Amino acid sequence: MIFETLERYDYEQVVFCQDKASGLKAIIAIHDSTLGPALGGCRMWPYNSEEEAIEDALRLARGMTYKNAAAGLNLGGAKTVVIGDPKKDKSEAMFRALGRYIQSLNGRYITAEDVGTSVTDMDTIYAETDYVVGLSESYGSSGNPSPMTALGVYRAMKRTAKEAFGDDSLAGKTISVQGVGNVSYTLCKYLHEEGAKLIVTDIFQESIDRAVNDFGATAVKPEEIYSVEADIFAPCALGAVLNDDTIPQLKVKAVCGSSNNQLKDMEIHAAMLKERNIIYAPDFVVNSGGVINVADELSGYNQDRATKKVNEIYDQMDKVFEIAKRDNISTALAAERLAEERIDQMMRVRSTFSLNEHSLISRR
Ligand SMILES: NC(=O)C1=CN([C@@H]2O[C@H](COP(=O)(O)OP(=O)(O)OC[C@H]3O[C@@H](n4cnc5c(N)ncnc54)[C@H](O)[C@@H]3O)[C@@H](O)[C@H]2O)C=CC1
Ligand SMILES: O=C(O)CCC(=O)C(=O)O
Repeated sequence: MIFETLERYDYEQVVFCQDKASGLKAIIAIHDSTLGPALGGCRMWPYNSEEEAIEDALRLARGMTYKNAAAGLNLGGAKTVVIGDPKKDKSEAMFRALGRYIQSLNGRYITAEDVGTSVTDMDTIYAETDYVVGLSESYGSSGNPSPMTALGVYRAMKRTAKEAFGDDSLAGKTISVQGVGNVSYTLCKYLHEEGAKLIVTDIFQESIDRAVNDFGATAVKPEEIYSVEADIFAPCALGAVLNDDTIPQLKVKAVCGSSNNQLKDMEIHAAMLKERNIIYAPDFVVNSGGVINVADELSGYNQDRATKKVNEIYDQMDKVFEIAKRDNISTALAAERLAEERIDQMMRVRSTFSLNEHSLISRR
């Protein structure tokens, strides 16, 4: 069964890593390395079954191919999942063992943090491999990616506002924000500074209170966020929040937020939004600031250069809207097409023989 899936979606390699001493059980899925070494975070999660873990690794790895390609990075797509509870199963030995497996791939895969892992875990992995980014700032690295992800979401939102309202100013606009966590607290700060009005929700009262106190936000209950009247809805908490139940409730002109996999079913729910004339800013373009930032470490991290690239998410959004109009398709499909067209073009460029492949990893 597994080869059937790998063939259907064109996966290159799946590595199962097992280390009895440390309890490591991990899957590294490399989807596509046409553009360069495959980069994607390492997720740790208490999966209910091995099948669920494999499925998640494959789905997330493919998503990284699209995210990295659409972001203009010379990187392929991959992801690692570690089976276990990040609150109680982590150990130095486990991440060192994983680091050795990553090193054995000799640069085909570069890891980074993701849900359930931290900058500290990346530092531990670094003891065994060069192929890890998102280390502590003390290593001259980029540290926590969330502020850059927030900047990217803000830039994408401005471009989305231009599409929806003819002007990219967010001053006076009302933005409804689902989840006030690492990414969206900084996003709310940018929006507040520009003069936007905020309606927020979270499952933790302290997070809501912080946004109310710091940005004068209006708070609503979690289930109310879909039906509030606003200009733009920013999902910044969970996946699959754009679905049969929520889309009919929306009273907004556009959706633009940081969450991964916002559309429950990519084609069906992108089409539903289009039908309702709600502009959807594709999640993997919008939230690529984090990966753009960590990937910059591969050239020796430079914050100004990384910030410039994250600001360019505005221009990547330009291309998405252009392709959507050119091909009369949803913006979600247009973002995939943007990624596919770039991979295709680079494949042609690389058909020319070159004796010494330029190395992407120059920092060490
Ligand atoms: N941190 C990063 O650099 C990146 C994050 N993302 C995605 O952006 C989203 C947010 O990420 P972070 O801010 O890092 O996570 P976070 O965990 O710091 O923030 C999420 C917030 O959503 C709240 N929340 C959870 N369930 C909720 C619900 N049902 N209703 C309302 N609020 C709820 C949580 O209490 C939390 O405050 C995630 O989907 C993540 O995968 C994507 C790319 C990069
Ligand atoms: O942002 C990171 O730290 C890693 C990139 C990644 O895995 C993602 O964007 O989902």
